[in-house]
Amino acid sequence: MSSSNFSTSFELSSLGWNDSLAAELPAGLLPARVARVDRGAAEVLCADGHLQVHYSAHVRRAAAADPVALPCVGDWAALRRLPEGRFELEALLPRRTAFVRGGVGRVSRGGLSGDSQGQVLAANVDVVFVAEPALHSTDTADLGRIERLLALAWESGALPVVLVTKSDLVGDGLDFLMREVASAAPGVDVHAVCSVSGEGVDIVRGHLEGTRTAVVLGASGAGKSTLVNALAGEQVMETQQVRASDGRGRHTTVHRELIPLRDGGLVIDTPGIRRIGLYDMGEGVDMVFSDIEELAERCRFADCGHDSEPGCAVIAAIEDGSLPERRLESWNKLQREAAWMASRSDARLRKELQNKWKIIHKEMRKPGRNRP
Ligand SMILES: Nc1nc2c(ncn2[C@@H]2O[C@H](COP(=O)(O)OP(=O)(O)OP(=O)(O)O)[C@@H](O)[C@H]2O)c(=O)[nH]1
Ligand SMILES: [Zn+2]
Repeated sequence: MSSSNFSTSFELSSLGWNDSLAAELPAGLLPARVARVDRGAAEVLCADGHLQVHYSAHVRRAAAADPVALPCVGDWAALRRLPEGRFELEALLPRRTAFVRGGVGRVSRGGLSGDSQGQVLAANVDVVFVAEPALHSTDTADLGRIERLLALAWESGALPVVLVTKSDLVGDGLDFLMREVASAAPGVDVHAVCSVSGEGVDIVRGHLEGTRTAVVLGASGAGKSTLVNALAGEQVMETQQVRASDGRGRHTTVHRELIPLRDGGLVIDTPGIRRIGLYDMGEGVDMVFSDIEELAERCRFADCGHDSEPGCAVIAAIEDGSLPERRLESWNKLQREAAWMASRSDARLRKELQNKWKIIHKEMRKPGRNRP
């Protein structure tokens, strides 16, 4: 398969290219942003347009040793122009942030720590919009779900912003609801948006200023696609209504997961990120509950379990009404879940490695192999 050119060129700066990235680019190579990956190949956006490129032997070797080295949507790549005019993805530039499933998600000292064996779902995300509907069926916004998604967002290294979507569905109760949501998201911006009327959409767009890259996390039906369309000012995503009415035929554009917005900024919408919910929250949980962490420092005992210990500042805050009891319950729950996930993903990775070796050994025992 040869590199094919799907469209006209892209202004690199509109894709988020800047001086600090330029300083990382190996000499003689061309920068490109990964818009989508397929097995062994990627679709990239660059000054030469929208290209399909294969991975160099160097990239393939690195990825075989650690899947974290596989290109993913949002990555900045360095392309080599081959003599016949095609391009090859020669290297990845260091990631600033990463959503990693199963493994170490932290970005440490200018890049992902090399000891991880996780799968990177998206890279170089600056902003994570946590979308939670003001009203879904008969319930108002689910604070526990917001806290869980915030933990995932913090863990990626990107900056979370909570969006209470479908704000038109609650009337006078909105102010109260917004205060409740804010109490579940200390240190995080919380905005109400209505993608139908457009209210609040400009504030959301403001978070993308300077060609920042965002992802939208949220349950099915939270209004993610509708919001992305409102941000784009055009129909770039299929929403549930479109799917229900006629569904087919509307999506004639090339399927792309990195969506440059007309007014600047980019949104990443990948099936991988859409399906998450069960990936590592790690230290992200501590970030979500910074209010409790702060209180805990004032507990009499350093190993206070905030249960029935004397001199517990957390219990005291619940009793004087400054900390909702729900927060402590939610914290306990997410901590247990994060610990369970960590143990589970290690077990899964061990099994994966075992399977890999089984296949290699079987391959080696095949008759005729390595024989003349
Ligand atoms: N009233 C109201 N309805 C909205 C708003 N935003 C989205 N909706 C509706 O909510 C439904 C779900 O919206 P989608 O954008 O498809 O939700 P999604 O989060 O992308 O859902 P998945 O693709 O399943 O993950 C659709 O019927 C939308 O029309 C809003 O601001 N107000
Ligand atoms: Zn305590």
